[in-house]
Amino acid sequence: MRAILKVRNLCAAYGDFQALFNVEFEIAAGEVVALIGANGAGKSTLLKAVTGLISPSAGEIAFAGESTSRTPAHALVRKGLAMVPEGRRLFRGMTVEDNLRVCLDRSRTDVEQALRWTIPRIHELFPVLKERRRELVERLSGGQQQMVAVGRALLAQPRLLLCDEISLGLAPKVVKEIYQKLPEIRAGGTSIVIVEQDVSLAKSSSDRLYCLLEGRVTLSGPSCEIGLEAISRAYFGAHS
Ligand SMILES: Nc1ncnc2c1ncn2[C@@H]1O[C@H](COP(=O)(O)OP(=O)(O)OP(=O)(O)O)[C@@H](O)[C@H]1O
Repeated sequence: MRAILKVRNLCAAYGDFQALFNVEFEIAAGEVVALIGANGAGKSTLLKAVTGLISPSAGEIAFAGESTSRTPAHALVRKGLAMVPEGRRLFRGMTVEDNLRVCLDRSRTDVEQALRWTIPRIHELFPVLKERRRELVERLSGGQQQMVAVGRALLAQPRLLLCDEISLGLAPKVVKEIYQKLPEIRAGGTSIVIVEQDVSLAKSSSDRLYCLLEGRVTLSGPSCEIGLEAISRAYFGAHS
């Protein structure tokens, strides 16, 4: 397996509080990996370390074959790491189209023309964004705003797309609509990490999954081989 991201022995802390303990995490090119775990398990901390928003206290992170443990976030975007952040963080007061364009000039330039994400390709992926392209982004429904957030991240031409709880607060129908697009996104070679509270959805949408509990990986493996009972033990701990 050719790993696009390799995390070895990662530890991270906020002051005296250790949030991650010797985390091992890996994703191959074109793979979809789910990261699950209860509130406070450390999922966002892992994403923050991978995206350069916090510095690990120990361990190694390698992205696209290079050590990136100390690489700042903006440099990682240019190397092909993009994030759909929790809560979307769109630019209010700007149109749907301008929210998408924001990412274009910070994107990778070394991508084959046929594989490049363009605004017309984002419109094909999420046609409603074409219909509503001139509207202020805050006038869109939560699900449509999430589509803008995904589209914006894709326009950075990521090798790896990190999606932090994209289903949060959205109706199941629109969540399904967004998740149905993952195969199309990975078909272009983009690997995808989904952080997801809905365990069944995480399982059915991914090739492999990792479960975190109190900062430690308690389970990992192919999603189709892992049963819900094993997930429950790893998610809540052996004493639940
Ligand atoms: N800025 C911070 N300062 C101090 N502690 C923090 C900070 N951010 C997170 N933590 C703590 O680190 C631990 C892991 O938090 P993290 O946000 O990574 O969990 P999570 O799995 O993403 O949870 P959630 O699903 O609620 O987002 C928690 O105990 C949390 O309280």
